[in-house]
Amino acid sequence: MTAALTLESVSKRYGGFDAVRDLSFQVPKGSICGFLGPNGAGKTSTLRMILGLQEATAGRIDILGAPNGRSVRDRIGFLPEERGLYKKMTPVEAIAFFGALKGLPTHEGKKRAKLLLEQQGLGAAQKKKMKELSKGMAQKVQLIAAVVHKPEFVILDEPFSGLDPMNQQGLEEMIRGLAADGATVLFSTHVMQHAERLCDKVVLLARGKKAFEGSVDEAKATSPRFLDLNGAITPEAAATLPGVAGVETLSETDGVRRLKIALAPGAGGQETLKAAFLNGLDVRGFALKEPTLHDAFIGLTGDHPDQPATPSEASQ
Ligand SMILES: Nc1ncnc2c1ncn2[C@@H]1O[C@H](COP(=O)(O)OP(=O)(O)OP(=O)(O)O)[C@@H](O)[C@H]1O
Repeated sequence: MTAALTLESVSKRYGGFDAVRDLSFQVPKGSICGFLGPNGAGKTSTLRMILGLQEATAGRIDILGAPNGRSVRDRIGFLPEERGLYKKMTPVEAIAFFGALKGLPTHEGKKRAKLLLEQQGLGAAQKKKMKELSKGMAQKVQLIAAVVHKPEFVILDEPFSGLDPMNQQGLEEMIRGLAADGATVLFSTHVMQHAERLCDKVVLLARGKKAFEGSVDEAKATSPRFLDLNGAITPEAAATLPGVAGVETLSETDGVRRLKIALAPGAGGQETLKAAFLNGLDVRGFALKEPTLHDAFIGLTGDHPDQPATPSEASQ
């Protein structure tokens, strides 16, 4: 594996507050890597250190062979969390302007902008001003502006935030397209579903510390499978079955319960079900559920990805 990005024991301290602590991970060349964590976990701080927009307090970074993104800025595309393109420009002008900042001749920038806008279904928006575009359209234009110079490495900070499901899907396709063209993509998000669909690799961050690095499947494998069981069964009876790690009652009506049964690591659920039937338990329905990346995140970090950690918790 050739790494396009390596972090070794990187930390960021703001005054007395440790926002990023001893963080190490690698992003393989040509992969799509998700950098996941709730708001306040330290994602933006890390991305800004990688880009060279702020200094690391400690540690080593290697991006495309450089100690930060500054000296290789023309080979990197960046979509910041705070967005906004010049409101009076047309999308073509805005995209070409950003391309020119990365060394792309303006006439070539405009040519590529028109092509990319057409490809993204924004052909009709070409003549409008940026301020006249919907948020979803403007965000797509901003992503195009970040990649018009065909960067080798693309860094996107919360690219899905504020987009409706339709535009989120379009953005996922754009990200897949960038990787298919050979770029390495690192994007931050607190929404696990995007990462689950897109990523070759994920890095989970909680309160400034890495909680996991690996593939989506490897992350999910750290979490138990669930058995969704329906019937006139008490949680106590369910807890005595083999392979059961925990039981939660989801609902109860007239003694008929829906139980969420967490299986022990390595348990497949078949043993549990077999024993339930052999013991004569009143099973009326069941479903085996694989853990999601969201389940894995909670299991690995104790944090909820949709809820920000408070700074006091984060500094512990
Ligand atoms: N310049 C700064 N000075 C002091 N504290 C900061 C500064 N920048 C960030 N922080 C704090 O560092 C922590 C991590 O922030 P960061 O923005 O890196 O997290 P994040 O995971 O990107 O979250 P978000 O998506 O909300 O930006 C937060 O508690 C934040 O308040």
